[in-house]
This record gives sequence, structure tokens and C-alpha cells, in this order.
Amino acid sequence: MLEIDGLTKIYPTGDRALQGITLQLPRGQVLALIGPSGAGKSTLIRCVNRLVEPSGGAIRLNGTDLTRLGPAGLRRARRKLGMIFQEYALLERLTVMENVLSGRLGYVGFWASALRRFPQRDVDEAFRLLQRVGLEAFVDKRADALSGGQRQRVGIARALLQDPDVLLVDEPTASLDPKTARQIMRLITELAKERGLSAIINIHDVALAKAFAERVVGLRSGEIVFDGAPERLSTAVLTRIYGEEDWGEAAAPETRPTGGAPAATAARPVATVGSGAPR
Ligand SMILES: Nc1ncnc2c1ncn2[C@@H]1O[C@H](COP(=O)(O)OP(=O)(O)OP(=O)(O)O)[C@@H](O)[C@H]1O
Repeated sequence: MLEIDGLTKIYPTGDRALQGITLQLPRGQVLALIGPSGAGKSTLIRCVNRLVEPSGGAIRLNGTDLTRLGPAGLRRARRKLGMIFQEYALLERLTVMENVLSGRLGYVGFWASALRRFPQRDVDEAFRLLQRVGLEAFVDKRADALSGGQRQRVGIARALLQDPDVLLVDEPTASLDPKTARQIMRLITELAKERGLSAIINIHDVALAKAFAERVVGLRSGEIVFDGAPERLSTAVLTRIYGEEDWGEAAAPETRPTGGAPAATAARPVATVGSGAPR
């Protein structure tokens, strides 16, 4: 269980990127984080593993407040936070297998890590994960010879080899074509379910968020302005998150209060349907 409590971030420039974020992420839940550019999505994800230092509030992972940990405690805690990046962050000249094994660097000792020597069980598990993400034929290929989708699969296998409790996923599909983007989102969400992992996925594509996440949190100007099921992303909600726009099929049908007058936002013609294409 990940609990974020009153999290704030003020950058040295004075930008108030997060203004008191509170949310709980139960074990096994996949949450999509949406919101306009500059809303604070990346800052939130990066505060959780302290790539960005929070200014205030608490972030508890299984009861431990990550904001209070010193370097050794933080190193241990980060093993449980698997990070998947938009730009993959692979070691270009190393092989697929070596890249995946780098997910264990937080576990092995200094010399083993410096010499990149990993126990056989880590190698076996890395191979199993590469099979699972469909890259068993690419084990010895160099990272710089892979396509974007293949690179992201390496990133996913590397994060999972860490044996994390939570996946922090920062725009995983931003550099991918629409079909590959869906395949990667499907893979991440399936693996999270198989392994009982929670995931926070920062994603720009509302249709993908709706198709694959069970919960959506909308950020605007560093505050949560929506937290609910993807089916509730109506025109009014999308406008609250992103501002005025013709949402067309991105929006769910407006909901009306039962037994009463139509909601104010539903009184005018609004866009209908659209929960994205079937998986
Ligand atoms: N290193 C930094 N120094 C100063 N301000 C920053 C820094 N990083 C982000 N910000 C500011 O913090 C706010 C939130 O930025 P953040 O990158 O978290 O938003 P985002 O929702 O992830 O945006 P995008 O979708 O464009 O990636 C913005 O106003 C941004 O300018």
C-alpha cells in the first residue's frame, strides 16, 4: 500500500508543482495520472522515489515514510519502486540481458555490481521475464539495435526484475506508434495484475488511460481535481481537468442524478459515447 499524504513540491524557481496531494494506492491497483502539461504529473511520480525531493508531506510505502529516509534506507526502499521511463533509459552499448540485469544492481554488493556479476537465479529470472515480454530472441542484442516498443519491453523487464511493490511509470507510450502504445499499456497492466503490483502511470492519452486503468486521477495546477473510475471521465470532468475543449468521443456520456433534474452540465448538448476501441 502506497499512501501519499499532503505532498507538496515547490521548486527553487518558486514553481508550486504540487499543492497538497493526498491519495492512497491499494496493493494491485493500476492508476492512470492525467492532466495538462505542467500539472505536476512527472513531479508527483518522481517525488515518490525521491528523484525529486518533496518540499512537504509524507509518502508511506507499506508504513515507511520515504521522505524521512537517509541514503541507505532510501537505497533499500527504491528496490521496491520499479521505474519505467518514456525514453527507456537503457544502457545503449550493453545487451538486452545486461540491461535487464541492471534492475538487480540495488541488491548485489559493490564488487558484484562493479563487475556486473549476478547470481544465476537472477539470470534465470531475467530470462523468464524476457520470455514474458516477448524478447527471448533478443537476449544478446545490443540495446541500441532495438525498436522503441522493444526498448520499452526491456525497460519493463528491468523494472520487474527489481521485484518491486509499486511501478512508477512516466509516459511509457509517448514515443510509440498507437498500436505499439496499446501493446505496451496492455503488457504493463497485465503484468501488474499477475504480480499484484500497484502502478501509477503518467499518461497523456486519455483513451489509453480509459482503456487500461481501473482508476484515473486528474491533476491540474498541482492539485487533484478528479479521482474516480474511467467511466466517469465525462465532458464536464475533462473540462475540469484540462479546460474548455470539444471532447468528442474522448468523453464518457454525462451522468444525470437519479430521480432529479438533469445535471447542469448535462442540460446542454454534449458529446456522447466513447470508451475507446475494444482491447
Ligand atoms: N526542475 C524544475 N525546476 C523548476 N520548475 C520545474 C522543474 N520541473 C518541473 N517544474 C515545474 O513544475 C510544474 C509541474 O511540472 P511537471 O513536469 O511535473 O508537469 P507534468 O504534468 O509532468 O507536465 P508534462 O505533461 O508536460 O510532462 C511546471 O510548472 C514546471 O514548469
